[in-house]
Amino acid sequence: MELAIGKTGDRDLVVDAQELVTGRTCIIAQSGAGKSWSIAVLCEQLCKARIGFCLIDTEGEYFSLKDRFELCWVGSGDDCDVDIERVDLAELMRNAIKSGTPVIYDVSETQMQEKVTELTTVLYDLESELRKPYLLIVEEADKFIPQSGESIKKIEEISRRGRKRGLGILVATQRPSLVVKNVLSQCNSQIIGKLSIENDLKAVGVFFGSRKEVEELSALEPGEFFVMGSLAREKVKMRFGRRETEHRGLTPKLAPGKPARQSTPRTPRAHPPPQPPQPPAPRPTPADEGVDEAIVPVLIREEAIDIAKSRRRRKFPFLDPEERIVAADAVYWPLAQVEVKYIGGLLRKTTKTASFVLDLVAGRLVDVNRGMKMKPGFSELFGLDETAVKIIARLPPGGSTLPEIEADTREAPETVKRAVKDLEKRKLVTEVKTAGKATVFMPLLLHEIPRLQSLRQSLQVKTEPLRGSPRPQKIRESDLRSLLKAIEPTLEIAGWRTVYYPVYEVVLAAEDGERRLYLDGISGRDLPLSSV
Ligand SMILES: Nc1ncnc2c1ncn2[C@@H]1O[C@H](COP(=O)(O)OP(=O)(O)OP(=O)(O)O)[C@@H](O)[C@H]1O
Repeated sequence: MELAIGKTGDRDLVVDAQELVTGRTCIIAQSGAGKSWSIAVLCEQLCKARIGFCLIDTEGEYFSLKDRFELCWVGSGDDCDVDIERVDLAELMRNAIKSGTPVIYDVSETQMQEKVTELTTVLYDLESELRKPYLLIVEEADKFIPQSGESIKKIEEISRRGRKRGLGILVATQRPSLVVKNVLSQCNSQIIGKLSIENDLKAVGVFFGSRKEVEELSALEPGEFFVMGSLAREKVKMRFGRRETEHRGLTPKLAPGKPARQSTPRTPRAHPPPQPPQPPAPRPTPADEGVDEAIVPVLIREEAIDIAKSRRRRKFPFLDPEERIVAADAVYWPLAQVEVKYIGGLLRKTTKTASFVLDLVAGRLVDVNRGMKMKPGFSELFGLDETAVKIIARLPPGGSTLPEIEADTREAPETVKRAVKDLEKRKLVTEVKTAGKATVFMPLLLHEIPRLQSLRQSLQVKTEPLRGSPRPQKIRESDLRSLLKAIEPTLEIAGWRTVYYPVYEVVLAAEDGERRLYLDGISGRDLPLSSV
């Protein structure tokens, strides 16, 4: 039996169902590269072929399969078919294996390790007796079989001995370098998508013929994978097909202001009554629950230290000793997703909106997309009084005289004089004499002040409750409001949400002193931050 899972070029790509269900497969790709999508496509195909599987769902994102297919959802809450805390797991799994019923084992709201240990033990024991083809799918395998830390030994055993019992395994991870080596090396089929972190590229190197092939991985698009091993006759680049059920693993988009509390985040029904299409219901975010939100890091501390090692310097090449790493700590950088409203338009005045992400330490604009990038934005203007901001925001490149500034800002001469002095002190304007002996004040801003209509940035990231220590926030909503009101008097802040970004602060020491390196906790790149 064959399962159509996607396309390679314009040909359908089919895989052998027997090989998938009783074999050992890994799906590896970084966050956002399409793992959950591809697992869902595989599950849909298995459901259609009436082949049994049990999917360990760590995020509660697969229940939408129930909208189309007959399966059993074991989890927490009223919407589930079976309560994970009360289920007789051996009995349920025996029936599921015998009847080939798919099971979603949703551990997102439970003690995951304990529940997964119990499931894998039950499955292995049952299959030692029943020997009927059944597939175990382990999402986020790095959580359950980590390279360092407590690994669930039954999963390792299934990867070694499951096949003979009819019990196949499919493990998915975004961090292959963090998964126990022997499970990945047991996999006779690999489905590998976009990867960018060096350690992860190294970890999958064994599946490829050359470094050049491995490097192709970083150029893949979401949904594109290489399929290799027993599932495909030869290595093929493919794209997973359309999903038949809704994808609930979408990154929740930040809405203006505090999002409405969701009383029941999940509303699956086997036969939904006719109703207009609804946007997928996001799980409540930490912000809904009144907890500080942090973006989930990709790098672990040891990897940050490895990167920092490669950045060590010597004063004189070959003569001096290299710098030493004396500390490496995760610090969380405060950011805010800001939504603003203002009245704008050249001919007809209408309400306009803008959105951006602000660094709450230095006031820079931030672009978060598989790493954090910073632009100066409004940073030079924080700390100025309202008149000074008004002046600098309106000052033309050729400069203005004091009476011109007074007319532009409609401020009293004394107030303008004081503000201009402050701007001179901060080296944001300079005084020049023109031929007519008039004094002209010229702007010295290093960067243009961003125009509101050009700001369309939002955070699309996975968050978790903040666990580490955050950098103190220096910029408050009120600071930003008065700054922006000086630029655009009709402006109101319509939404503000604080989210913490993971950064590693590494202290490097040499004989002549210390320096700090800030490494992006997602991309591993250097960040232009300081120890303020
Ligand atoms: N085959 C595909 N066809 C169309 N869109 C896709 C495909 N695969 C992925 N996508 C798009 O990419 C987004 C991210 O995919 P997905 O949620 O599966 O990533 P992921 O690797 O599971 O990420 P994470 O590990 O962070 O959960 C999806 O919301 C979808 O928009």
